Amino acid sequence: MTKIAILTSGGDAPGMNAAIRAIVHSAQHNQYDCIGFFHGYNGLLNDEWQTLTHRDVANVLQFGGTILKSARCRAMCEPQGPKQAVNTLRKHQIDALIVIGGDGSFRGLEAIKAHWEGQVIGLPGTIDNDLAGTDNTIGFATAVTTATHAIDKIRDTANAFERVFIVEVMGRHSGHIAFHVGLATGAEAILSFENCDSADTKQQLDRLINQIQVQQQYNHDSFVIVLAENLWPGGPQALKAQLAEQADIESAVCVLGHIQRGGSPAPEDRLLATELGLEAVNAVTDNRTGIMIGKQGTALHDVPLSHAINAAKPVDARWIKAQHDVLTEYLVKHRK
Ligand SMILES: Nc1ncnc2c1ncn2[C@@H]1O[C@H](COP(=O)(O)OP(=O)(O)OP(=O)(O)O)[C@@H](O)[C@H]1O
Ligand SMILES: O=P(O)(O)OC[C@H]1O[C@](O)(CO)[C@@H](O)[C@@H]1O
Repeated sequence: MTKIAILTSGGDAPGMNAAIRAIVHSAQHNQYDCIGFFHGYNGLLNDEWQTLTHRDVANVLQFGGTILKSARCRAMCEPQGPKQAVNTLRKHQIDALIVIGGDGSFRGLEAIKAHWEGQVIGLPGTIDNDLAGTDNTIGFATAVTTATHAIDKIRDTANAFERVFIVEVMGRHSGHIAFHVGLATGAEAILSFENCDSADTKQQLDRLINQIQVQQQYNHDSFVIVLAENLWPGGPQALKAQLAEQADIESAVCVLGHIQRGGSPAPEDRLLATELGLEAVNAVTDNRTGIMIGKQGTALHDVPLSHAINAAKPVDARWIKAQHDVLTEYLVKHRK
């Protein structure tokens, strides 16, 4: 009988449970055995697992996190790690390994593939949306929704005090969350990798100061800066200090942090995770391997793991241009 193993790895993402559920249901429908390894790749290295049936995935799709737990497993990056993982897969006579995670997790999957005859299939599960070959990753929609609601709340108090707010959002080294959230909340400024050179922030700081001063002179309202994490040297506190030192501008800092990773998955993520999970089991049946299942437009398709990891996944250039040229036009036109 065909035997499938599942694990979740890297930063957890809302919708991972919905993906696990879909895989388990489809596996049982096809009369495949299914087991889950715990704590990312640690579960393979430590042989920590359980059988998964319908009962184990009842009432899980509405919850964030992952019932299989997740982890960042350093040992997988050592030469012995993938070989040890393969030993466990062989011991359990696994035919196909499905990993739900981000680009690092897929690197781990490629390393396993180099030593193993079984099928390896990835499902894009990360809030960062930084995998190529899929419009969205599982968890991204929820993270954007959560951060949007949080900034809407910040906006109320910012308006009341006519305050400048610097709100840091996640994304590791990609600006998908920053741009989606910045545009969805009507942020006066979005500072991200796509529109800001972190090696030379002076020009950006001058433009920002000018925008804030125009806003304060003509509008007397709040000014929200959405800042991508890992962008500004010294982080949001350094930016706050520079605004104060250079232009006497007071600001408040809010780091949204892991709030963006938790919570009940948005319907979009539940549906995406379900579709991708079902298709992953179809891929097992069809003997497809070395792939991530992606969705572009309405079509599901196979993306080579190397492409998903290495190809660029840029933020839509029209959005970056609109933010720069149109949506902040008022603030730029009144340049002193
Ligand atoms: N080059 C590699 N070789 C083998 N395994 C790797 C490699 N890179 C990462 N991994 C494994 O994948 C795990 C998850 O990777 P990482 O921490 O980069 O998160 P991710 O999957 O990219 O997800 P996210 O970006 O959402 O946190 C690592 O902890 C490690 O176990
Ligand atoms: O939870 P950790 O290990 O601090 O990782 C945080 C990172 O994980 C993510 O949430 C997902 O990759 C990133 O946005 C963030 O940079």
